[in-house]
Amino acid sequence: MKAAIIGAGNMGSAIARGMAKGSIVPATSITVSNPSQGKLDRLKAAFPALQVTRDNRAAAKGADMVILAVKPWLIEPVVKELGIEADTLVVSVAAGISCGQLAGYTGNLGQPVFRLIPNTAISEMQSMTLITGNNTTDEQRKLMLDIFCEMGMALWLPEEKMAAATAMTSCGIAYALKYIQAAMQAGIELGIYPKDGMRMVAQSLKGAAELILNNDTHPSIEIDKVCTPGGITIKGINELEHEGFTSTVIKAIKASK
Ligand SMILES: NC(=O)C1=CN([C@@H]2O[C@H](COP(=O)(O)OP(=O)(O)OC[C@H]3O[C@@H](n4cnc5c(N)ncnc54)[C@H](OP(=O)(O)O)[C@@H]3O)[C@@H](O)[C@H]2O)C=CC1
Ligand SMILES: O=C(O)[C@@H]1CCC=N1
Repeated sequence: MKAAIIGAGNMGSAIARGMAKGSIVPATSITVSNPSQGKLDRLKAAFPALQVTRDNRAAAKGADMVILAVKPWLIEPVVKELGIEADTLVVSVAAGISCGQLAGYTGNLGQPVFRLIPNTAISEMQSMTLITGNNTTDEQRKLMLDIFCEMGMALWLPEEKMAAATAMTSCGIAYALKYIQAAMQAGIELGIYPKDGMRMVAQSLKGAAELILNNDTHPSIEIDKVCTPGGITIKGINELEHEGFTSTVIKAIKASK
């Protein structure tokens, strides 16, 4: 299995690093292409077995799988430039580009295409990756899930659910970070040094996620366990509700869809 990754930005380089660490595609079989050399040099320094080039066509030549990690408006010209073969798996991480559009850009509506949405925690092998596709076989779908399960959690979704799920996961990681930033600001006012506060809040968020992921539970049950009647947590929870926290999160996710 040979893979080409076109674009070595946030997503492309994180996927390259994750795949190189993984067990399914050997690093020597991955070629990464990017216009500016600096990002390629950094990748090569971290993973010397990766192949790098500034020539997209050279990267894609002979690849079984081409992963497109450029901005959405560059997907069409980049795909057209590549001259992709009919049996190559075309994988796009571009938000908002449909499987139909992707196949259309290759000039072959029967092209096997995957549309994939990771989040930035893919660099830590902790992504929530959403996957959908068209014209793909069971074997190809399993391959894609196996590759991305090594970089966190991966879930197959019907295409019509992709936009909503993207808002919750890929945009959602930024909302979670926004909470960390806000809590740090409160901590600073209360005399906690920013770096200490950042670790405290990040670990608390990680703990909340572990509680949910490792147990058959629900946020309401876990919140109940924290809120002592007449205690201090419920005062903060009620303040969040008075200020419209739940409503604001709902609006934010709907705005990002
Ligand atoms: N950031 C995120 O959290 C997520 C992003 N996505 C999707 O991932 C895609 C990439 O986003 P992101 O990684 O954040 O963006 P970046 O800007 O970080 O990366 C894009 C990369 O593409 C390179 N590039 C530009 N033109 C070309 C070209 N013609 N051929 C090859 N490479 C090219 C850029 O090169 P250089 O700048 O070096 O010249 C850059 O390294 C987008 O489509 C986005 O929707 C999906 C999920 C999450
Ligand atoms: O903001 C964006 O458009 C990209 C896609 C999902 C996350 N970041």
